[in-house]
Order: sequence, then C-alpha cells, then structure tokens
Amino acid sequence: MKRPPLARRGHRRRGIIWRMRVALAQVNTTVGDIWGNVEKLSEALGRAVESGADLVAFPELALTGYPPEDLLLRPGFIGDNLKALEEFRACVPEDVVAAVGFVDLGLDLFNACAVISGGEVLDRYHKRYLPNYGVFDENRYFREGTGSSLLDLDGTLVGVNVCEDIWYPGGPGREQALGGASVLVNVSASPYHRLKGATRERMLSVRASDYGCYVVMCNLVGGQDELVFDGHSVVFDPEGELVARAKQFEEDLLLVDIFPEEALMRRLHDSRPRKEDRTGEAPCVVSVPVSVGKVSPVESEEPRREPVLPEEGEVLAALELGLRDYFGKNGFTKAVLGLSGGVDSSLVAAVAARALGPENVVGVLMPSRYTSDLSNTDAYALAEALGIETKVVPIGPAFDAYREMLADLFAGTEEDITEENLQSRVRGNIVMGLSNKFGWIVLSTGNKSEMSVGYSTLYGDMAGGFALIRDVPKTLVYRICRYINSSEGREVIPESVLTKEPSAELREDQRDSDSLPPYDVLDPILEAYIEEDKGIGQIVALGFDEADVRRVVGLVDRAEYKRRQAPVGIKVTTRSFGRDRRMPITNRYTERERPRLKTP
Ligand SMILES: Nc1ncnc2c1ncn2[C@@H]1O[C@H](COP(=O)(O)OP(=O)(O)OC[C@H]2O[C@@H]([n+]3cccc(C(=O)O)c3)[C@H](O)[C@@H]2O)[C@@H](O)[C@H]1O
Ligand SMILES: Nc1ncnc2c1ncn2[C@@H]1O[C@H](COP(=O)(O)OP(=O)(O)OP(=O)(O)O)[C@@H](O)[C@H]1O
Ligand SMILES: NC(=O)CC[C@H](N)C(=O)O
Repeated sequence: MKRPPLARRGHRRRGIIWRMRVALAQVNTTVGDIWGNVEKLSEALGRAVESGADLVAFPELALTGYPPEDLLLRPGFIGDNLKALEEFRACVPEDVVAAVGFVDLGLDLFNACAVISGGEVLDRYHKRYLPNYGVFDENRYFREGTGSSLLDLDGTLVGVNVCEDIWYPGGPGREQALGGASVLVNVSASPYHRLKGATRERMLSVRASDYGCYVVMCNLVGGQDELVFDGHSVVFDPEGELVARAKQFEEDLLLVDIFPEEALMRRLHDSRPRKEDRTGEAPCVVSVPVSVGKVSPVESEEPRREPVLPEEGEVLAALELGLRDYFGKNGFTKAVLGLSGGVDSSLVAAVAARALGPENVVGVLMPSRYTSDLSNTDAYALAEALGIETKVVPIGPAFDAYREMLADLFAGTEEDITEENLQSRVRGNIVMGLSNKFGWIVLSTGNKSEMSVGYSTLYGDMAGGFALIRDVPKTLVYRICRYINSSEGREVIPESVLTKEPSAELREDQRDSDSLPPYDVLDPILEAYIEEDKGIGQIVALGFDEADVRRVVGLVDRAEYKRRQAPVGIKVTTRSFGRDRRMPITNRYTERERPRLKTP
C-alpha cells in the first residue's frame, strides 16, 4: 500500500511537532516593471505573513521580471533593481525569512537570490548553473556563482538555490543536502512547453528522495513575449512524494506546513548519503537571528494539491495566459482577425474571446469568389457562439483592382500562386487598416504545421502583431477545439469546421492536401525533424514515405526566411521557432550520398 505523504503522517502522528510554514508566492511579474513588481511582491509577502508563514519563496529574478534580456546591459536598470531590493528588504518582518530573486552586482553580474529577514539581507546566493540552451541565454549576461550557503533557522538548515541549479543531480542542492539541509528552496522561472510540468515534477521528486530533504520550488507565472511561465509550484517531501501543488497558469499563494524533522528521520533510515564523496566545498552556515516554526500543537491544514490539466487544457491555458499578458503588458485591449470559417481562425478567435472577453474581439469576414457558403455560415456560427462582433469586407473589388493594375505587366503569364497570394495580401491589408484606425492588434492565425513548411503568405495571412498558434501543430489545433467544445459542453467551434477538409480557398476547389501530405502524416514528420533533430533516414525508419520526408524537410529548410518575418507567438512545443531554434537562412546542408572527391 502506498504510504501517505510525510507531511500528513507527521500531522496525524504527533501532537507536538516542529513545523515550518512555507509560503510559495507564485506571482506574475512584468519584465522591466521593477517598482510594480516590488509592490506585487510586498503585497504577497503581507498575505503570507498574515497566514503565519515562516519562510516565503518568490520566483527567480522576481524584482526585474524574467528574462530581462538586454536590459541587463544597462547600468541604470541594474541600479534600479538594487534600489528595489532595498525597498523590499525593509518590508520583511523579523519572524519571517523571504527568498527573492534579483540581479546582484559585485565584481560581475549575478542571477541571485536574496535571503531577507528582519529588514536585513542575510545572504546573497548566486546562481551556479546558468542555462544557455533552448530559449535561455544566461551566459550572455551573468557570471556563474561559486559556493552556497545554509540558513540556520532554529537548528533547521535550509538551502536556497535558483532554478537551473536544481536540474543537476550534482549541483548546489546536493552540496546543501550533504551539508545537512532539511529543506531546499528553489526559486524558479521555468517556462512552459507541453507536458513540461510533469517532467519538472519527476525531476524534483527524484531530487527530494535522493537528497533526503524537502524540496520547495516556487515558479514564476505569466506570459513574456513567446514564453509562458506556468506557475505549478510544488513541494516534495524527503521521500519524493508530492506534498502540495499550486495552480497552473494563475497567480497563487500556496501555504504548506512541512516538518523538517522528517528529513532527519529519512537520513537516519537511508544511509546512501553517508557513502557520498564530500570533498567538495561545504556550504557556509548563515544563522538567521529569528525564531521561526511552531512547537505548539500542530494545527496544520491539509496541504493543497491543485489538479493538473490534460494536455489540450494545458496548451489552451498557456495560449490564453500568453495572449492575455501580451495584451495587458503591452497596453492593448482589442483584437481583430480574419474569420474564414476554417479551424485555425476559429481556434484563435475562441482563445481570444476567452482571454480578452468576447467584447474585445472583432472577426472580419472577407469573402472572395472562392469562398464557399459553408465557410461564411461557419464563420457566423462561430462568432455567435463566442459572442464576438463581426464585420464583412468582401475582397473582390481590391483583388480585381490589383489585377487590372498589373495586367500590362503580367501580360502573357499564366495565373498562378501570385494571384493566390494577392488575395491573402488584400486581407492582410484590411485587417492592418482596421488595426491602424482603431488601435486593435491583428492576430494572425498560422499554425506550426504551416509555419514549418512555409504554407502561408508573407505580408498576407502572416501580417499581424501576434501569431497566437504559430507553435501549435495542426493536429493539436483540432484536439484543442474539441477540448473546448467538450469542456464547455456545447458546440463553440461548429462541428463542420472540425470535419470539413482544410482549404486556403485561394483558387477553385483548392485543398491543403493538394500541396501538403495529410496533417496526421505531416505533423509527426515535423516533430521528428524540428523538435528531435532527426535526419531523413531516421524519420523514414519510423515508417514514413521517403519522398514525403524529403519533400517536407526541403520545405522546412527553405521557409526559414519566412519564419524570421513572422510575428511573435507562444511557445508550446519542446522546440519552437525563434529563439529556441536558430537555423541559418542561407543553408545548403542536405542529407545526401557522400560525393566522390576527385583525387589529383
Ligand atoms: N530565401 C529567401 N529569402 C528572402 N526572400 C525569399 C527567399 N525565398 C523566397 N523569397 C521570397 O518569398 C516569396 C515567396 O513567398 P510568398 O510570397 O509568401 O509566397 P509563396 O511561399 O510562394 O506561396 C505561399 C503559399 O502559402 C499558401 N497559403 C497562403 C495563404 C494561406 C494559406 C493557408 O492555408 O493558411 C496558404 C499558398 O497557397 C502558397 O502555397 C518569393 O516571391 C521571394 O520573393
Ligand atoms: N474568407 C475569409 N475571410 C476572412 N479571413 C480569411 C478568409 N480567408 C482567409 N482568411 C484569413 O487568412 C487566414 C488563412 O486562411 P486560409 O483559409 O487561407 O487557411 P487556413 O490555414 O486553413 O486557416 P483557417 O483554418 O482559419 O481557414 C485565415 O485564418 C483567416 O484569418
Ligand atoms: N530559468 C532557468 O534556470 C530555467 C532552466 C530550467 N532547466 C527550465 O527549463 O525550467
């Protein structure tokens, strides 16, 4: 039988127990809004203190927001963040310890965590493992820290470290655990991609059970350009069992009572750490001159464990939060998009209505001679279900005018993709016109499958301010639409949108499948090539047709120039385009037979 988590066992077993009340202040900070962030942190601190917290953890770089990128090259920015630390320090009362991320300046710049109590900064921990892969660029700005410390809170040792530090089994957490830590506090800014929360939980559980101590991970929440931080802060006990979990994709203040003595119990019963090599640097002990913890009869509440959303729900929540924060943090209120009656614009409209409120979303129907009646019916049905406003601007007159204007120049040529793209560009112009006139931001609707193979028109359907689903593969677009319908218990996205064959409707009887393999073939090839960097041979070995694979790979490589011009959108896969995948545009690499070299 599975044993109940330690915190609960301790709670039931003992009348008198030493407990530490930990608060995980999962706040939504804004990059650069240093003073707004401090206000938010002190407000959360106040609530934590009122709730009897002994130790309050905030996210990584909570004062500056994460990632501050090249703002870190400005002395004024660093100085303001240090001034903000001074302000915040003064808010921390005597019987509480706060761990808050900030930028420290000494002989160099450090990604740091301040440990504060009674108005004093007692320790400044410098992050040791600076991530410099994927979306991270921390070596560009920071020097890695050396050494670590342990806070002595009434005899209980607590180690503080920062995000990436805990991802390494041999990192500072190990040093701190071997030095006797009962609790590790990790302040994080760990961005979301699909199912990342589960990966993170597995890793933290292993750290807690291997180190034999509590692991408290407080993560950032909120959207920052293409990144979404999912919150999902957690506490694991020394057996690696989940004690508590905060909300995903929302601000939260998670209060958890932990029982440091359980770490000692674990250490007495698990002799593995005794065999560990301790020749590394021992953490220095910083005593905290405050009395924390309660020795009175425990009145602990059952720790809160928020449920985890299913994959489609998670991605939907990430899109909503990312869009809402992009709008809120950049001062937009209203969005406009072309509503075609297709699945992509339907999903974008549905997410926008949920994130911004239906009154802040305008759908523009821009029919052409190729637009079917069903497309118009579907677009209206969707708009009605969402409660969003619609406008109609037929594109025929502008398209005809363009053709007439170009007639002499195009004389003697066949109609081709040029005319298709012109229609898309007329639509792009219309939505951008509405954007300029009314201050609405244009949501472009291309999904990851299209962005991958370049199946979209530059300055046409790629025009816009935010490409919400540019990292959502088409097959996942369908799954999320179905999830919305089933979770809302009604047909928000009309069934016919989900069952009809995808078409760009830029010429007679056009189907996406004329140009591309079916999406259930295309998407796994793209995932293997883009997310896993598999080669053509490896992808073919997965069971795909070689001609399909070669074609798709060629399209992906050739479309790099297009993606560089695409608006920003939200990362939801393990490898999004943009800062996460940096491919040369000028690129002649292809997998092929080794040529025979001429020998002299
Ligand atoms: N390496 C490079 N660096 C810089 N520029 C480069 C380039 N290679 C081509 N170009 C330029 O790019 C131009 C081609 O790009 P572009 O004008 O976008 O057009 P293009 O990629 O040729 O065509 C767009 C495709 O997307 C499809 N589409 C359009 C709209 C919506 C949908 C949908 O279903 O959602 C699909 C459409 O049916 C067509 O197959 C070339 O004329 C050339 O000027
Ligand atoms: N008739 C139309 N009215 C309004 N907008 C349109 C129309 N046709 C295309 N668009 C806009 O251009 C985008 C690209 O649409 P298109 O139909 O070419 O391809 P798609 O990728 O299948 O998108 P969707 O699934 O939304 O139709 C649409 O998402 C929409 O924003
Ligand atoms: N900010 C960080 O150090 C994040 C790195 C970490 N490995 C993550 O992806 O969550």
